[in-house]
Amino acid sequence: MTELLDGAKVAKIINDKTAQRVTKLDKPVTLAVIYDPDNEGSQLYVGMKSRKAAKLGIQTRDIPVGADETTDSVIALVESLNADDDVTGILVQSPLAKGIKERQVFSAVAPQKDADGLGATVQGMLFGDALEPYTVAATPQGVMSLLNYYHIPIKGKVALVVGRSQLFGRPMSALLNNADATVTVAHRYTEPAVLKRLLKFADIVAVGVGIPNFIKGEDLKQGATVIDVGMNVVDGKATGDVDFDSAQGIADFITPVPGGVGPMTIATLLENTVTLAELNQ
Ligand SMILES: NC(=O)C1=CN([C@@H]2O[C@H](COP(=O)(O)OP(=O)(O)OC[C@H]3O[C@@H](n4cnc5c(N)ncnc54)[C@H](OP(=O)(O)O)[C@@H]3O)[C@@H](O)[C@H]2O)C=CC1
Ligand SMILES: Nc1nc(=O)c2c([nH]1)NC[C@@H]1CN(c3ccc(C(=O)N[C@@H](CCC(=O)O)C(=O)O)cc3)C=[N+]21
Repeated sequence: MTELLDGAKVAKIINDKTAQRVTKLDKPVTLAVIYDPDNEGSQLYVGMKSRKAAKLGIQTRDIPVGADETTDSVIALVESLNADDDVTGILVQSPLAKGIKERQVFSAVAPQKDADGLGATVQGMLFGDALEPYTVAATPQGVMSLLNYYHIPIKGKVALVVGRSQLFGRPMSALLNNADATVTVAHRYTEPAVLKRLLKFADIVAVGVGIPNFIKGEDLKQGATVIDVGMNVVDGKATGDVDFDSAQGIADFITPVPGGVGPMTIATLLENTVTLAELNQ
C-alpha cells in the first residue's frame, strides 16, 4: 500500500500556528517579494504566496523587477529593503529576468531578513549545521517538516536527492545530511544507468529536476519514501517529476502533485517570515 504524504493538510497546521504567532507580535509583519512580472510562473506563485500571507495576517509588498534592470540595480533595491525597518523578510522569486545574476541577488539579502533562506550566509550555516538560528530554504525545509510529521525515519537511511539547485537540491542534501542520512546527489551529468542503480538503493528519494514523469516506479526500491518537488504543466495539469501511477504499490509513501510539496513551500516561507519577526523584534 502506498500512503500519501498530505502536504495540503500539514501546511494548514503550520499556517494556523503562523497566524497565531502573528497576533502575538506588536509590529506588522511584512514580506517584500521581488519577482519578474513577465514570467507566468512567477505571477502565479507570487499571487498564491501573497494571498496566503494575507490570510495569515502577513502583509506583502510585491515588487516587479523586469528585464530593464541590472544585477547592480536589483542589489541596490535589496539593500534598501535590508535597511527598511518596515520590512520583516525578503523573498527573491526565481527566475529573475535573463541577465540578472540571481545568486548574487539572493546573497545581497541580509541574513536576518532572508525569509527564503537562499543567501550564501544562511546556506553556509546550513552546510555547517550551525548552532545559531538561521532560515532554511522553504522547499527543502517544508519537505523535512512533512517527513517529520509522518515520522519517516531519516537517521541511518540512504537518501538520494535528484537535482542540485540553490532552491532545492543543495539545501535538501544538507538537511538530510544534518539529519544523519547517507546522502547522494544526482544531477544532469549523472549517467542514466548510474541513476537507476542509485534509485534502487535509496530509502528516501527527493526529486526536483523539472522534467515531467522523469522517475518511474519500476526504478524505485520497494518501500521507498518518494518526495516529488517537480511542478510541471502537462495538458494544462500540474504534473510532478515522478510518474505517480507507476509508483503505486512500490513506494510506501509519496507526495502527490498538486497537494504535496507546493503547499509546504508556501507554509514554510511564511513560517520563516514570522520567525524572523520574532527574532528581530
Ligand atoms: N513545489 C515547489 O514548491 C517547488 C517546485 N519547484 C519545481 O522543481 C523543479 C526543479 O526546480 P529548480 O530546482 O528550481 O530547477 P533548476 O532548473 O534550477 O534545477 C534543476 C536541477 O535538475 C538537474 N537535472 C536536469 N536534468 C537532469 C537529468 N536528466 N538528470 C538528473 N538531474 C537533472 C539539474 O542539474 P545541473 O545542476 O547539472 O544542471 C539541476 O540541478 C521544477 O519543476 C520547479 O518548478 C521548484 C521549487 C519549489
Ligand atoms: N525564491 C524562490 N522560492 C521558491 O520557493 C520558488 C521560487 N523562487 N520560484 C519558483 C518555485 C516554484 N514554487 C512553488 C510554490 C508553491 C507551489 C504550489 O503551491 N503548488 C500547488 C499547485 C499549484 C497549481 O495547481 O498550479 C500544489 O503543489 O498543490 C508550486 C511551486 C516556489 N518556488
